[in-house]
Amino acid sequence: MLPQRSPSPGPSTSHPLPSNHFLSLQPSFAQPTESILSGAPSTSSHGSNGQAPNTASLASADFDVDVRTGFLPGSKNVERLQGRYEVWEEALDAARGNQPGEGLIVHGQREKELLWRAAINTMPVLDTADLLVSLPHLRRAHVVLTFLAHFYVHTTAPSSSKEPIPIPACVSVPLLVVSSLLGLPPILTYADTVLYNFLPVHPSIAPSANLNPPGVIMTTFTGTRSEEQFYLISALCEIAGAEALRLMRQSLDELFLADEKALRRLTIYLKKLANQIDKISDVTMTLMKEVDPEEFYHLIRPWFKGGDADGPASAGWDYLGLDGISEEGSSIAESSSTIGKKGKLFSGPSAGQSSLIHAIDIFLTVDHSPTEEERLEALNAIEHPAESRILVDSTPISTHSPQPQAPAHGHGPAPKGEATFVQRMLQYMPLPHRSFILHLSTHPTPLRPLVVHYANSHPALAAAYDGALEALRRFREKHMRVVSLFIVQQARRQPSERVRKMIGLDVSPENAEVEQEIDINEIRGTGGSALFKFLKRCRDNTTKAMVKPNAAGYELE
Ligand code: HEM
Repeated sequence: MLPQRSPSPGPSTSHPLPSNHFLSLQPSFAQPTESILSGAPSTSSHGSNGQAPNTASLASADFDVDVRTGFLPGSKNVERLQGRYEVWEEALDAARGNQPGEGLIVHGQREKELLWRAAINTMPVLDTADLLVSLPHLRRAHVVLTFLAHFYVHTTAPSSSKEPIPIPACVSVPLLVVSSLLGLPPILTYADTVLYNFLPVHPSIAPSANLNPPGVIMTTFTGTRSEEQFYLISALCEIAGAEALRLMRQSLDELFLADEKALRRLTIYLKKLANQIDKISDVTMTLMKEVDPEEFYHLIRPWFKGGDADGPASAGWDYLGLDGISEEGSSIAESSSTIGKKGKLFSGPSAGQSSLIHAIDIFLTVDHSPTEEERLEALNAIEHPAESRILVDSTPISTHSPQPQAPAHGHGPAPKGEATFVQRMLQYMPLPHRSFILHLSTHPTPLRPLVVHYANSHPALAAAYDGALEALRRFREKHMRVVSLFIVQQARRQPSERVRKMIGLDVSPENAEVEQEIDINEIRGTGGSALFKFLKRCRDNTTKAMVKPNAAGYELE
């Protein structure tokens, strides 16, 4: 709905804030989580009609969003667990080895992997009570245990059986408990590889964008510079995002007032936001020179695979000891498609789980709700799971399927059990960030309707808004180039001799030089998406939100 306020020239501070203004109210994170169970945010619905108590500032401690670091923790991450948990850290050290090439390898069945697995199988199931000493300790425990779970799963002997892959109780039980406390699924997430996995350049001082950015990555699978840089560059994108979040918060303040001065300031903030999004794009593009694409695709990425890696027919992962733990801990391991089944279908980590771009999308009112075609495809997938190529129903944590949403841009409500990529990725974000995104998506004064309303009388505002969307589209186009280099081009080639050695394949294949024919529509992301269709659609949705959409963007080859 359009805000029915006309611009007034008076000073913006002359009106006291109404009692339901979000700057006047307490944050809502501690309130009942109905909004989470109601499922996904629609970036266009903003269904509150101004009635919902719209609560905190966008940089709220309650949402674990820091003014200096955005979605990165504002306090130092724990480097290593001590005391009785040292045994987990030692198991991780042993899995990684002292230098690149010395650690375990995916599908490895050498003595090294067998001994390591045997040692894990004798580890005790530790009580997690002492981790409650601080949030950073719990986070470190999630990092360590999820890395251990992935090391264990991906060194399991290949088998033709369709049985779920077991995770031993010594890893799975504490992991389930810690996951439920953090509101994360019991699998490696972007939070583990990036948010909780960095130290700033000066570790004794709090991180910040300009003075003390992320400088060191603590945990990797391979010990390679490529893997460290992959996580570090994502952390640098996040810290650049802190300024974007600040601008969004200031803009929302102006949106509420919407007088002449406010519209002028909003125009300035949107221009600055465009610059900041461009900065995030620039940081993203440093991946092209800092990360070796071959190492990324053949050596690093296979460790990320989750329980759903083979699509809806995947056997999944079996979290041993699940029956013996509290209801709260066990519900975290359920997805709507796996209740009562042994094999749990969680997706591996993806930068698509970062809250930053989702927040910008919602703020700019980019609508990613499913099209009619996708809705039908999803329904078909539910009826014929074996034939389905697109994963539609692996929403973890909440055992409730997303509720149908208000129609968005003319699309009808989503069928039961269907979840878009964005909705699914929400479930892989730490709970406070998920709450933040949901909070933002129900903001009573969304940006786009106001910009459209004033488009003729205030063309500079509309141009600034479109400029911010253009910057976001540029980000997506550059990101598609990254995906093209790091995934498509690598999928077409055999790994070089050097990388073959690193992944434990000594013999040169006969057809090493021959490029393979790959249907790019068949390639999936680690988040389970049908890659290119999905990325193009995200890009096109960005263009569609513009008041004056212009030319189509970059096309993938
Ligand atoms: C080597 C580097 C990267 C690769 C190979 C890569 C790959 C992918 C893939 C395959 C997807 C599809 C979703 C899925 O996982 O199934 C995706 C989505 C996404 N990635 Fe990346 N990514 C990379 C770096 C980044 C970075 C640095 C960011 C910055 C924040 C980022 C942000 C996103 C976002 C926001 C999505 C959701 C789609 C969208 O909103 O357009 N990615 N990425």
